[in-house]
Amino acid sequence: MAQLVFFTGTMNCGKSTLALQMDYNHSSAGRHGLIFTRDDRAGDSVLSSRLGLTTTAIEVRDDTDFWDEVANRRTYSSPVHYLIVDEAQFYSAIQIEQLAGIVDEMGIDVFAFGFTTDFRSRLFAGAQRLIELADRVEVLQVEALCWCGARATHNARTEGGVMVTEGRQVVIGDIATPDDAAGDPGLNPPPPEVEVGYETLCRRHHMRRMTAARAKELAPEDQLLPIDTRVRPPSAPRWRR
Ligand SMILES: Nc1ncnc2c1ncn2[C@@H]1O[C@H](COP(=O)(O)OP(=O)(O)O)[C@@H](O)[C@H]1O
Ligand SMILES: Cc1cn([C@H]2C[C@H](O)[C@@H](COP(=O)(O)O)O2)c(=O)[nH]c1=O
Repeated sequence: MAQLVFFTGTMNCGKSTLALQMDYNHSSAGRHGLIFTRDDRAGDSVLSSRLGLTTTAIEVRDDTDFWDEVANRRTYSSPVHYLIVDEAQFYSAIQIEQLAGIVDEMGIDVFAFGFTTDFRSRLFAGAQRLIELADRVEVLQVEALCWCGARATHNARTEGGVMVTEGRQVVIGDIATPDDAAGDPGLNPPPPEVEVGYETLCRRHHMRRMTAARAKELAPEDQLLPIDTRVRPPSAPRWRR
């Protein structure tokens, strides 16, 4: 039986990488697939992973009708056994319903990849409909981390390095690197196009608007080991001798 599966996790947890791997495995087994994405950071009609792999894809737009896209190709070019659909959070609820229809009426597997909530921790329309309709929702095993070391469950947006909770729902951008977060504007000025950045946080730090840079500002000494580890404290367990 064909299935609609939603693979999800925060930004930077490997969704696009898994999308490319799934396509590779299915096409290696002789199955024919179509790859769709929307607003990938690498540009139009590309599905890219931060591991460096990319592939061409069909760009999804507001007026894309998945039923027509698949039916036309199936009729005029080649069979279609599966769809890979990346950045699925950006699709409309109607487009997700079309995907469910393709699974049920055409018997085609649909593997959807995307995150659930935006920078305000509100559900994207596409993600909401996927959660409502998918046969299976799978949370990716690779954990993106918060700066505190906890599993990251939320995506934060920063503007000029400061976390924001208002603005357009969709603004293309990337995860800030630790160097960006360290933010020495004299030595390491951010290029102007990195004005908007993203950071994955645990819920506690997302709710407190505590990004890595903010935490460092508030407690710079916490970045260093607080004790001299060469001296064993009297309370240290015996195995640390
Ligand atoms: N240089 C690297 N070495 C090893 N793994 C990397 C490297 N760069 C990125 N990654 C892995 O790629 C993941 C991001 O993959 P990607 O598919 O782009 O994420 P997503 O689509 O979920 O935003 C990171 O969580 C990390 O595991
Ligand atoms: C949280 C959030 C993210 N985005 C954008 C930022 C990136 O361009 C993409 C996600 O890319 P990834 O490869 O899947 O990590 O989404 C956004 O527009 N709005 C948001 O709230």
